[in-house]
Amino acid sequence: MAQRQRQVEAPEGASYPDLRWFPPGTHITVRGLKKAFDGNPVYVGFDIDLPKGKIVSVFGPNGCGKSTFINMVAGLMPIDAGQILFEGKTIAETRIGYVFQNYREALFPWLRAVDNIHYPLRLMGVPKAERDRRIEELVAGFDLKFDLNRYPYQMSGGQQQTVSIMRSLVIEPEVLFLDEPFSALDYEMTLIMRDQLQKVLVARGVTTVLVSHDLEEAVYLADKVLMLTRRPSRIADYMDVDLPRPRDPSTLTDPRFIDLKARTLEVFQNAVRAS
Ligand SMILES: Nc1ncnc2c1ncn2[C@@H]1O[C@H](COP(=O)(O)OP(=O)(O)OP(=O)(O)O)[C@@H](O)[C@H]1O
Repeated sequence: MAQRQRQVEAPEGASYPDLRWFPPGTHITVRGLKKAFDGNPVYVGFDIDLPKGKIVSVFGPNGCGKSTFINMVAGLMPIDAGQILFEGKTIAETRIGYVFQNYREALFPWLRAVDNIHYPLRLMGVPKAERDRRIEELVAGFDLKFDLNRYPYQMSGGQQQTVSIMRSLVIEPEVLFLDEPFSALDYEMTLIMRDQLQKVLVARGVTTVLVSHDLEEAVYLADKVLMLTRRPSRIADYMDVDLPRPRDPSTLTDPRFIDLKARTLEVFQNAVRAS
């Protein structure tokens, strides 16, 4: 059943907005978010709760502000007004990972894949034995069919993006942001990567915010799909995807999946027409 964002009520005695209190099961609380570029508003007081340990896909018309949204939540872009907290903590107190769309520029070309993955742990001062343990664990979670001793230029796009994802996960992020991570890959590779990503994220229970241009992908991966309107962006719908996991290629022909996709498409078309 499609579920609209509910109004959050602060407990008795709490001043609103009091984001030190957050609804049970919520990880990220966004209140009164405002952002404009050169006087053109993208967000004009946006509120949303993102659930803990779940995957939320962000979907909407071109230029509606999907990347702006995750960049602001990830702390990569300043906000004009509002508040974003992670179980009451600030972004600075939260361990996050970010996977960029453009994998070609994301990895250090002079480092082998394995050293790219070691890199953030080195920065954090994690001892070598612990770094090796974490990478081993990560490798076990991914079904790797390539050698991590290669340099990025020796790897396919899908392999490079897998390494980027591994590098973002090796720090054991509380929240992972992905901005159209598969859009530069061919369809076959996208299908493989989706399943890899789903497997690892579900096993690790990482709160994930994923921007996708692809409706099928948005629904396939998500526990919830956040549908945005045209600018200034509002919530067109915030839909639960209650399909069992793990999802696999047979999910794509499951009538419930097809129905959810159709409903999402309808919301999208209404959002586009309404503006
Ligand atoms: N740094 C910036 N300076 C000026 N305008 C910007 C900037 N970043 C984004 N915008 C504008 O804000 C709007 C939202 O951009 P954003 O990239 O967040 O949208 P999107 O939904 O991710 O787009 P797309 O579907 O094309 O990926 C667009 O009109 C864009 O041109």
